[in-house]
Amino acid sequence: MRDVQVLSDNWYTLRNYTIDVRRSDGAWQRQKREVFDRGSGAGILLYNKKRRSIILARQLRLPAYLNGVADGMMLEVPAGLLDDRDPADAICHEVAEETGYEIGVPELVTDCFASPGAVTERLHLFLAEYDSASRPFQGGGLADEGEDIEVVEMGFDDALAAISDGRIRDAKTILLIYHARVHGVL
Ligand SMILES: Nc1nc2c(ncn2[C@@H]2O[C@H](COP(=O)(O)OP(=O)(O)O[C@H]3O[C@H](CO)[C@@H](O)[C@H](O)[C@@H]3O)[C@@H](O)[C@H]2O)c(=O)[nH]1
Ligand SMILES: [Mg+2]
Repeated sequence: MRDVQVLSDNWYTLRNYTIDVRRSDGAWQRQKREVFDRGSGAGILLYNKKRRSIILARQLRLPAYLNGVADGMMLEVPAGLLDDRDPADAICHEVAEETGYEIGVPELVTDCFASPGAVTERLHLFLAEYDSASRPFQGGGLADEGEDIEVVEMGFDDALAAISDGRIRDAKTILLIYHARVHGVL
């Protein structure tokens, strides 16, 4: 690492790094890379075996709107930033806040990088069963933080079709739905 410059430090942080990289042929090369640090996050597929259904959150996502989604609305698994919390604790909290459901101990599926060329975020992805009777909270997200989340219960076959026809376009959501399919969760 030769140098690091903060380009923007408002809600999250964008830095410009200057690094010396040893290439596969042994030669050194100086590179500059802009990296966006918004912490790490967690997401979860809530599923119900009996109903053969899952729970998704529909909300406005400005980056999706800016890059081709006409109304900017995205259907995603419940997710949130860790804000220094343990990933499993954080996701249980996000599930309650965004969907209103209370869940047991979530099962870790993977810990992956969603956009490793530009963003530091590690995504801790989980599965948990939900029960329609265990919904003690209202869900919908935090209005004073600008969240306005519609909770959507979707049949698993419809969710698979939604990946093919473009109604679901969020990578972590697609990963978790296919994981559930491959491992026969639903
Ligand atoms: N003022 C302000 N608020 C912001 C900004 N960026 C995000 N927020 C607010 O910060 C909160 C973040 O909510 P979370 O539920 O923690 O995160 P998320 O946006 O749902 O999910 C993110 O994390 C996932 C898991 O890591 C990501 O996969 C997903 O893409 C998303 O970025 C939201 O209330 C959002 O409105 C900003 O630039 N300015
Ligand atoms: Mg969220």
